[in-house]
Formats: sequence, C-alpha cells, structure tokens
Amino acid sequence: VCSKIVSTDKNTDELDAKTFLNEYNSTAEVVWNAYTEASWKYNTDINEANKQLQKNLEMSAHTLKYGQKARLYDTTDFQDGSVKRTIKKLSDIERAALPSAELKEYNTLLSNMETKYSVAEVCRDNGTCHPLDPDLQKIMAESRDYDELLFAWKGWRDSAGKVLRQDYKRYVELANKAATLNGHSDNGAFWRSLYETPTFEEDLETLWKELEPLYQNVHAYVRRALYKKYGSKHINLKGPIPAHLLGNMWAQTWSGIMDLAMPYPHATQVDATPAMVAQGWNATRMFQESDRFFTSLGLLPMPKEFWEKSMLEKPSDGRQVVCHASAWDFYNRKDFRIKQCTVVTMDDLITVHHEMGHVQYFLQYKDQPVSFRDGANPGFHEAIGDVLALSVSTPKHLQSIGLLDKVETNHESDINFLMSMALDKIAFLPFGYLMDQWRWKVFDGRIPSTEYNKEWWNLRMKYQGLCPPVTRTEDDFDPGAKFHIPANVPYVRYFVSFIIQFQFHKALCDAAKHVGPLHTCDIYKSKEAGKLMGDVMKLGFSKPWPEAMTMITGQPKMSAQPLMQYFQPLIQWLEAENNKNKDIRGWPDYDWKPSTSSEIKSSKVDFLGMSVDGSAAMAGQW
Ligand SMILES: CC(=O)N[C@@H](CC(=O)O)C(=O)NC[C@H](CC1(C(=O)N[C@@H](Cc2ccc(O)cc2)C(=O)O)CCCC1)C(=O)O
Ligand SMILES: [Zn+2]
Repeated sequence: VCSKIVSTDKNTDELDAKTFLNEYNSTAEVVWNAYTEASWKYNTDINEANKQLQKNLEMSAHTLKYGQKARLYDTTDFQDGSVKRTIKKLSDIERAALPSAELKEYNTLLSNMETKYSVAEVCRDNGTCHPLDPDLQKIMAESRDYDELLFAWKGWRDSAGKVLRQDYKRYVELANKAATLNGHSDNGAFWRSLYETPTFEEDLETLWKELEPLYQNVHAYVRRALYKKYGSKHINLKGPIPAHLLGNMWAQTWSGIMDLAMPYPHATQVDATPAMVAQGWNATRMFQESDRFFTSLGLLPMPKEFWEKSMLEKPSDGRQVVCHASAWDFYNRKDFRIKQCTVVTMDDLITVHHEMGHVQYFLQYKDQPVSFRDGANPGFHEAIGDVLALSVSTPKHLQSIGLLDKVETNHESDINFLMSMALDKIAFLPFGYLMDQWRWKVFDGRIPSTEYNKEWWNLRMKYQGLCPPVTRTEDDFDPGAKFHIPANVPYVRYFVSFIIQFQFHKALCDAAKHVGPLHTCDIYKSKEAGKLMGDVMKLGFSKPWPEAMTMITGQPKMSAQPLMQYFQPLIQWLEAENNKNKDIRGWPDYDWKPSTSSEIKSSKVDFLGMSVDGSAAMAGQW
C-alpha cells in the first residue's frame, strides 16, 4: 500500500484547526476593536498624540502570530470549506510580513501621506486659505470662471499632490516587499487576488470595451456644451477636454455641470438641493431619510450607538479631521459609525446612502467570523448603498419625500433625468478603471517613478479624453491629489460597483415586480427586494462572489447589459444629438492644448493693436 506522502511539518488535524480559529476569532475582535477605536480617534481629531496612539495599537503582532500558525496547516483533506477558506485568508499576513523596522517605516509613511492630504489647503494672494472640503469642492462644482477653476485645480495639486511624491515612491517599494513576502508578484497582484477571479483583468477590459462607445457619446455631448460656454480658445471639438471644467476636482463625476449640459432646460428639474435647503434639511435628517429607506425594505435599522457616536458634520470646534467620508465597523458586533463632513446637497444625500450601504453590510454579516466580515468582493461592498440611491434619485421618489414639487413623465424630463444620472455613472467609468491601471503598472514596475505623472496623463487622455489645463512635469505628482492614492485604498472596486449595481438594481426591480423602463424603478418598501439583498449581505466573504452574484441575478458573471438597458433611451438620444451636431466621438487632436488666459490676453492686445486675430477675421467679425 503506498502510504500518502504527508509533509511531516504540516498539521492536518481539522479539529485542531477549528479550535485555533475560534481562538483567533475572539482575540481578533478585541485587537481589531482597539485599533479601530484608535484609528477613529485620530481621523476625528488629527494631532500628534492621537497619531502616536494609533501607531502603538498596531494589529500586525496579532496578524503575524496567527498568520504563521495558520500556515502550518495542510487543509487539502479538510471537510469544512469555511475552515479551508479562513486558513487560506489568514495565511496572507500583508504588511505584518515586513521586518519590524520596515513595518514601522511603512506605517509612518501611510500616516504621513494621509495627514498631508487631509490638512492641505490652497491660499489666495490675499491670505485666505481654502481646504478641499467644502471650499475647493464647491468652487469646482459651482464656478464657471475658467481661471478661478484653474486656481483651485492647480493649487490643490501643488498643495496635496506634489508633496507626496517621495513618500509614495518609498511606499511602493515597501508595499511590494510585503506582497512578495506573502507570495504575490507585486502589490497590484495582491490587490487583484481579493477578487479570486483568474480572468479578472480580461473581464474588466471586456466590460470597458462594451461601455466605451457610450462614454464617448457622453464625452462628445459634454464637450459641445462646454464649447458653448468657454469658446474655441478653451475647447477643441476634436480634442480632449481640459480637466478642470467638468464640475469636479478629478473630473470623476460631472453632475456639477448639469446646468451646462441639461438637454431640455424647460422640462422638470431633477436637482433636489434647492428643496432640501428651503425645507431646512440638515445632516441628521439626511441620514434618517436613508435609514427609513433601508428599513422600508425590511433591512436593519441603525443601532443607537451609530446615532450617538458617528460624526455626521465637520466639527466647528477647530479640530482637524479627515473629511473624506467613510463607514466604520468596530468589530464588536455593536459599534458601527459613519464619519462624513456632510453638506446639504443632493450629491451628499447620495453619498449618505453610499455610506449607509456599508454599515448595512456590517450589520448583516456581524455574526460571521471576523475573517468573513467583508464584502463578497470589494465591489459588492461599494454597490449596496448605490443600488438604493438609484431608487432614491428617481423624480418619482424625490417627489414622494417632498423634494421635487412637479414631476412630468414625458420624453424631455426622462432625458433630463437620464442625463443627470449619466453625468455621474457613465462619466465615472473610465476614471474608475484607470486609477488602478496606473497603480498596477506602478507596482509591477511598468511605470518607473520618473514617469509617474507622464503615464498618469497618458491614461487620463486614453480613457477619459482629458488634458491638463496647464503643462505638467515630473515635479508634479497629480495622482497624489486623489485621496485613495495617499490613503492606500484600492479603486477598481468602484469600477466593479458601477457595473454590478445596475445588475443588482435590475434584479431587485424584478423582485419588486416593477413594470416599465428600468430607470423609473423605485424599490421603496419592497420586502422581496430587501430579502434578496439581505440574504446576500449576510454571507459576507464566506462564499466566492460568483455564488453571491448568482443568488441575486441568477447568473455568476459581471455584465454591462443592465447598465446599457437602464440608459437605453439616452443612448439613442445622444447618438441622434451628436450626429445632428456633426460631433465626432473621441479626441483625435490628442496633442491640442488649451490657451492659457495670459496667451489670450496678449492675443487680444495684438487684436486691439489692429494686428487682426485670425479667428475673428475668419468669422468675418472684423
Ligand atoms: C473604514 C473605511 O475606510 N471604510 C470604507 C468602506 C469599507 O470598505 O467598508 C470607506 O468608508 N471608504 C471611504 C469611501 C468614501 C467615498 C469614496 O471615496 N468614493 C470614491 C468613488 C465613488 C464616487 C462616487 C460614488 O457615488 C461612489 C463612489 C471617490 O469619491 O472617489 C466618498 C464618497 C462616496 C464614497 C467609500 O465609502 O467607499
Ligand atoms: Zn464605499
């Protein structure tokens, strides 16, 4: 009888493994809770003492201890799939694999980068200084002055991006070292491994190729609208769009310029902000509204700790905080919070639902072992809140909560509504895709630090059809001006979310027995829809995500089809509109650059000096 060759140093005792995992679970809850409390304290009161406290309450000692023991098990013949799955997950100890000096350096780098980003501000000649939240975000969304937008756009990259380049370079080296010590080729490979999908990169590229024509139609239409506003000096109808004109600091969502891009200005408005302000809504009211929507589906209400301990507004007591919104699980099955510098706008009402979606997921899986208290994949965690927001955003729902007075159901108001949704959901897709394309290439060495900025703008051009409004060099570090880069938060999760949220929306609308076009569906009060979502969230990370996808949609793959179905009326309208305007799709004049205001002024002086400006002459104006 040939005896099975047992690797003698491995432990194949499944019962022993179960005992080990129980001990891990109960100790993890204590250690992670302490770390999360310290992290919360620092994020809601940035100072040296709290920074030190967070550093001391590191989790890595615990991760290292249990990770090394987990690696001693050979789970090949284990019966319990959950035990196998947990041992596998514990065996990747991430940064805890670094030698202690480098681990300390890595944590210091992360803390310094997040602090630099969070305290950065842009100052005017008169000494007034502006933080990103709310000042610069407000300028980027509301100003229509080319130079004021440029002041905020360039100023933010000088204050927040530039200063991070050296820290980032060293962070990349250490992140890669930790990844390789855990058996990955580089940190990007580690990040992609969280999706457990061998064909992940091809699947994403296929989805992008399906959606690119729709994006190019939106891009062409918006370029035309900006041409009308800013003229031929600043917009080339065959070229990329200057990146500071899209209503957002990173041009990642474009709903800020809806007023310039509204197809039928005389049809119904879709923005609830004026009503929210007029009716005296505040942050708490916004969160209560969202809580009501979740419970209307039969999902769980926020616990009292949430209302007692969350930070729903920017503090006015002088404390420095990390304003970037976030949802927190304190791993004690009781304490869940949101930190958001909420402003009373429709945009922030959407963000409230997004963050509440994270907390609902925390609540639904709180009785799973800590290793499974995660989304089925990171994109699932990002999609939950947005799915509900698709219902909340409908004019019908906004009217039902008193935020829109008259609502017409005619073609014009339909197209207006779909355009406002497209300016967020379609505009976002190339940005959601390029963020980690850049980082994956940085981690695997295809982008050396000497080309960080050049390659960033190559990707911004290739996918988004944007160009920088002023010349960029390797003195700049524009990727650093986007929160998730210094904060070490992966981003492709949002690209995945913006696709699967429409798959979920379609499935939940079917469960809610919705009749009519998908974009008019509001699942409010549907217990069937709520049950479908709740059951998937309860699974947490305990099953591979295709199983969760099948539970909701009846099939295991990501698909762009529901998104295309949702926007179908707009796709047809945009095709016709862009053809009518003879607008080309894409930006073949890729090396065109917008004139700077100083160049324009000097050309005006020539003009007044009677050396006629060519374009005026051609237009027969002179
Ligand atoms: C402890 C911790 O960190 N928890 C995680 C959650 C978890 O992992 O459990 C967390 O709270 N992350 C913060 C992050 C915040 C936001 C964000 O960064 N959004 C992206 C992309 C986007 C843009 C438009 C949109 O409609 C939806 C998403 C951006 O703004 O670029 C800001 C506004 C919305 C969401 C988030 O909630 O995802
Ligand atoms: Zn999120």
